[in-house]
Amino acid sequence: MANEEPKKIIIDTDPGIDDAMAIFLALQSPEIDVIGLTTIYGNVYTTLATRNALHLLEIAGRTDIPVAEGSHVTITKGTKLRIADFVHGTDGLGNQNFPPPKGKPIEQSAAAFLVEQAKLYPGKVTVVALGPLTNIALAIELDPEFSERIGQIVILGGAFSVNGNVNPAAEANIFGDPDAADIVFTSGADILAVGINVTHQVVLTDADRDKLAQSKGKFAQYLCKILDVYFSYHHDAYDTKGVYLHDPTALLAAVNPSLITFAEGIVRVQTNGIMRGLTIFYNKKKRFAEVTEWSNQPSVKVAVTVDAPTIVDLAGTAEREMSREMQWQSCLPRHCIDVFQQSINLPSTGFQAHRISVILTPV
Ligand SMILES: O=c1[nH]cnc2c1ncn2[C@@H]1O[C@H](CO)[C@@H](O)[C@H]1O
Repeated sequence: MANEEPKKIIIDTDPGIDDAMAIFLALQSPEIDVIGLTTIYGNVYTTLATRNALHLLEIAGRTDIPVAEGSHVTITKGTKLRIADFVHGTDGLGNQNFPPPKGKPIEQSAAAFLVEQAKLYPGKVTVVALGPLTNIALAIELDPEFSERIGQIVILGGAFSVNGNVNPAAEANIFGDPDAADIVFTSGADILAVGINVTHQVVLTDADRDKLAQSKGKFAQYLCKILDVYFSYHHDAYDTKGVYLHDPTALLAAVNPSLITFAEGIVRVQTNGIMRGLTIFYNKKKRFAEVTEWSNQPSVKVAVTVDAPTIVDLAGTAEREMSREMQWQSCLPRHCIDVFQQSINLPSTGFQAHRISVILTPV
C-alpha cells in the first residue's frame, strides 16, 4: 500500500465528536489525501457543522483543505430537522465553546463541490458520508453522471437487521433524510454502507480513554476534552462501558476495506410512517414471483463484520501519536473471516470472535 497514490477523500460531515475523531484520523493517515470537507446537519445544524469543520482543520494545521457548506434542509426541503445535540453537546464538540475559526467556507455548495471533484478525478474520489445523505443526493440530482464518476461512497448509516439508535427502526443518519438515503442507495454508485450493526461492535472503552488521556499528543489532548459529553451520553443510553466509534469505523473501512467483511445486495429505505428511516437489505437469495420495490435496482455493499480491536487500536494510535504511520499490515484479510462460523480464533491479530457479528449477518 505504501507505494500507492494516496486515496482522494472528501468527508461529508456534521461535526460531531466522533466526526472530529474521524477527521483527525484521516488527516493523520498517509494513505489518504483529504481533498475537502463538505458539511451537513445532523449532530448540529449545518451552519455550526461548517464552523466546526473549519475549526477542526485549524486545530490540525490543515487550513489548506477547502470546506464547502452543504444543505440546510432535507432533499424534500424539510426544515424540521432532528439535531443530536444531546449526544455531542450544543456546540457539537463537547460543550467546549471553542473560539470561532478564522477561515471561511468556499463559495461553492457542497453538492457543486462534490460534482466538480468527481469530474476532475473520475473514478478516483471516495466520499465518506458521516451524516444524513442530502448533499450526496443533491450531487446525484445535479449531475446524472455523478454516480458513475465518483469512485466510492462509504456511508456511515443504516441499521441492518438490528434496532436503530433513534428508535427501534431507524439509525440517525438515515432517519435524518430517508428520501435522500433512498436516492443514494439506488443510484448505481459504488456504495459501501457501514451501519450500526457493525459500528456498535467498535467500542472505545473507559480504559482506552484513560490511555488517550495520558498521551501528550495534540489530538489526544484535544479529544479527551471533547469526549466527556460523548461518554456521559453512552453511559446513560447504553449498558456498554465505552463509546461507539461510528465515524472512525466508516473512515477506516474506506481506507482499508480488509478491516470489514461485507455482503452485496439491494437496499431500500422506508421514507414515511412509523418505520421512517428503516433500511431493508435484499440479499437476492430468493427470486420473488412479483415485481418488488427491490427489483432491478443496483446492488450495494453492506458491512457485516468488523475487526473491532484493530480499529480501536488504529484510532487510538493515530490520535495519540501525531506522526506515527498507521499499521495496516495488522489488518485482517477479508477471506479469513467466516461469518457463519460461531467461534473464530485468529491469534495473530488477537481477533475475538465474540466481537464480530454472527447473528446479524444479512448474508
Ligand atoms: O443516539 C443517537 N442519536 C442520534 N445520533 C446519534 C446517536 N448516537 C450516535 N449518533 C450519531 O449518529 C451517527 C450514528 O448513528 C454518528 O455519527 C453519531 O455521532
